[in-house]
Amino acid sequence: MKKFVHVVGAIIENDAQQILCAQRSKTMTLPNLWEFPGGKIEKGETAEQALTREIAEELQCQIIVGQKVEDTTYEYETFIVRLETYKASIVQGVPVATEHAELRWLARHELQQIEWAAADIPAVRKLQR
Ligand SMILES: Nc1nc2c([nH]c(=O)n2[C@H]2C[C@H](O)[C@@H](COP(=O)(O)OP(=O)(O)OP(=O)(O)O)O2)c(=O)[nH]1
Repeated sequence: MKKFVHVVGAIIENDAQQILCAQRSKTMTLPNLWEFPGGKIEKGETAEQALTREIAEELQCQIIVGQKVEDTTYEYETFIVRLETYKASIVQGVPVATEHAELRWLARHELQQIEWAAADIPAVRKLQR
């Protein structure tokens, strides 16, 4: 049976209405694909707690979590992911790529310029409507 992971991703928008996109490194699963920063929900955590923790670890900044945007389950070749995405705003710090290959701020109409992880496509489409 395929491994199942429950993941939260942050859709962080800045004052210029750009969204923070994060490129997975070449050594991670789904290498070089772009995603919303975040990660797996650990036992006993709410989605909001997991997202706040992951962003502090990965980007070294503090966020407040807002509205849910999308909830998608996608079956990759080797695992199944349930990705919940939430709007979020940075309340302290400037994002630093401690794990990602690159961070990029893109306007909504520019989001299709990069190659997203498949599970992210419904959320990306919603942002472009
Ligand atoms: N953080 C994040 N992960 C995503 C997104 N879309 C998507 O398919 N994923 C996948 C990639 C990972 O396999 C998993 C998230 O786990 P993680 O953030 O702990 O990633 P990881 O590389 O440290 O873990 P792993 O896959 O090596 O076990 O969900 C997304 O938008 N954000």
